[in-house]
Amino acid sequence: MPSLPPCAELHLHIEGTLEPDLVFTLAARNGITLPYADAADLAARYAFTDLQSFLDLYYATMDVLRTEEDFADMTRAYLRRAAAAGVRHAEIMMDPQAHLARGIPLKTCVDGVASALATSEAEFGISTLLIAAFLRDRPAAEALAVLRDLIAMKAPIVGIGLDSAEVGYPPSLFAEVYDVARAAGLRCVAHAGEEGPPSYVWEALDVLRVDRIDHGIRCLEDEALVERLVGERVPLTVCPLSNVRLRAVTGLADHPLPRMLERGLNVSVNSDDPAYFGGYLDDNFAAVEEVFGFGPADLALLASNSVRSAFLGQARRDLLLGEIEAWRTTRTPSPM
Ligand SMILES: Nc1ncnc2[nH]cnc12
Ligand SMILES: [Zn+2]
Repeated sequence: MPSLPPCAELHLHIEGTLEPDLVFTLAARNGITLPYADAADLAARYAFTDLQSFLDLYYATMDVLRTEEDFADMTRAYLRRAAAAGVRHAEIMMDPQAHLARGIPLKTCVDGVASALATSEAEFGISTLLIAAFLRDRPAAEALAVLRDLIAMKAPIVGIGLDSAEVGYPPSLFAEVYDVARAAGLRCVAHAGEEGPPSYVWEALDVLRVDRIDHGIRCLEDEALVERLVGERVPLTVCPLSNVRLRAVTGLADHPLPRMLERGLNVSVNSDDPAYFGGYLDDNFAAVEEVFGFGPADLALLASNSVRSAFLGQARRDLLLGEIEAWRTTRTPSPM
């Protein structure tokens, strides 16, 4: 039996699920010559020194995504792997501007991902929602124009996010984008406190008025911020293996996850860009289970935090919470 409880994955960039083998398959299909000898040669480049060193490769590699079918195949490959990991609900981010900048129409990337998501529950048992993330190192005016296009085309998105290079691009730059999204009935999340300071988490809360913070690990540097996050039960979608690979922490043993749980923060575990960071959701759970000695009650708490923090309807939420409780019960020795 997998050690992962039934779970929701809330912090996942679909372009970050592009495995080296699929990169080569798509390149061949689209007549693209890659600057790597083979998939192993590409995988050998996945040694990052910080967020930017990862982003450089991430944006370069996604150039193999050209057609709707490419986006659908990438998404289906993630869903198949996530189902094997035990994921029961996924809220998936995509980066439309990264594709528009390469001349790929908005409709191609949105329809491609959405077509795979449409059959996910029947095919893989995973309910899904789609989040359009904006690149904070590009102009806010561009994000606003793309948001208006997404709304006009009735793109099947539940919300918006904010990602890419963090330091130097505070959330407040995107205040108008978030106001427009909220007025259109969209949910709001933003990366903050991954490499950026606690002040970016404050801005995401106060200016963008987000429903969730992606990462947020640097919140522990600011006691007043911790109290605010705990008091409002703000979800923090933490990505342990990502933080290790991008050197946001020196090693998993130094990761703040146990301290965040001890402080009563509403944290979940997620994989971020699993093709690049050495693991899907089950790998992240296995790593924190081993390094922190987490037992079934800890793992079930992380899983139930994920489900309660999802933008899910009540019925599916209750079903998944019931599955988590059943999982916990079978793993917890009953008193004699
Ligand atoms: N971990 C991450 N942080 C910021 N932007 C990203 N885009 C994809 N993965 C990201
Ligand atoms: Zn992320």
